[in-house]
Amino acid sequence: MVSSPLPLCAIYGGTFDPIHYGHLKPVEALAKKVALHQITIMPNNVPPHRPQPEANSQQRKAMVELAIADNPLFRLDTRELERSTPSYTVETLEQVRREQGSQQPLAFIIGQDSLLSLQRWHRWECLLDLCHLLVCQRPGYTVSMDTAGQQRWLDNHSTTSVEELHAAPAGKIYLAQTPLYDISATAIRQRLEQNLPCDEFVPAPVLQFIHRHNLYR
Ligand SMILES: Nc1ncnc2c1ncn2[C@@H]1O[C@H](COP(=O)(O)OP(=O)(O)OP(=O)(O)O)[C@@H](O)[C@H]1O
Ligand SMILES: O=C(O)c1ccc[n+]([C@@H]2O[C@H](COP(=O)([O-])O)[C@@H](O)[C@H]2O)c1
Repeated sequence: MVSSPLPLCAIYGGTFDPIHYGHLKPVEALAKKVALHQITIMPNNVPPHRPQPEANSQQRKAMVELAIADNPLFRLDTRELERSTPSYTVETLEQVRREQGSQQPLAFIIGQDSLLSLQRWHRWECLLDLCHLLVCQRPGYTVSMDTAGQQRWLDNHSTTSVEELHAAPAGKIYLAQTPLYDISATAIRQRLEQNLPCDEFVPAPVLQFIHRHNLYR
């Protein structure tokens, strides 16, 4: 049992075009593993390193709301959707820190694919001053970094201790053993375009929304 005066909360950023079980299931397992108090899902508006999403921001927000409606572990934060500038994570975390103060233990959740490209993020060196990184496994992505320098950075900041995540406000990287879901939003969009079923990949209310709004056709 982990007890700390301030609970460990996490932000889960993404494009969520659309949100799927590959987003939800691994982080539910992660929350149990590291005793997360709450996960804040934060859809971006202008993803920094990829084309604009197909669904607009209101539609992606609505799909997240439907996906998390029955699960109090999750809440939605729309601050990035309300910004028209690129959704740089470091700027979002700086804003959150201004609100929450410097002592609140705070984590940002990413998949393994995002960890591998993290050193191309805007002001990536500042991220661990602001948060811990919790990394979920993702099929097809290795757990080793591309270069020796990147691997050193990862090794220097890695922890396997849940207590350390709760004891410090930021600064650690935790590679979590989470269940593997071989799902991507890209594959789901392609399946929908081809009229293939997606029931096993997307929560039913989200799928109903997609069909009702004729998305990804
Ligand atoms: N199947 C999955 N397993 C683990 N992590 C995932 C999975 N799908 C997405 N993620 C993580 O969720 C976050 C948001 O991802 P994103 O919204 O871009 O989904 P995606 O399925 O990768 O989308 P796309 O196929 O459009 O690139 C990222 O950190 C990503 O690594
Ligand atoms: O800050 C950056 O430069 C940056 C670059 C790439 C991705 N991100 C964030 O990482 C999260 C996952 O991104 P994506 O593209 O996989 O949906 C999402 O919150 C993005 O805004 C952030």
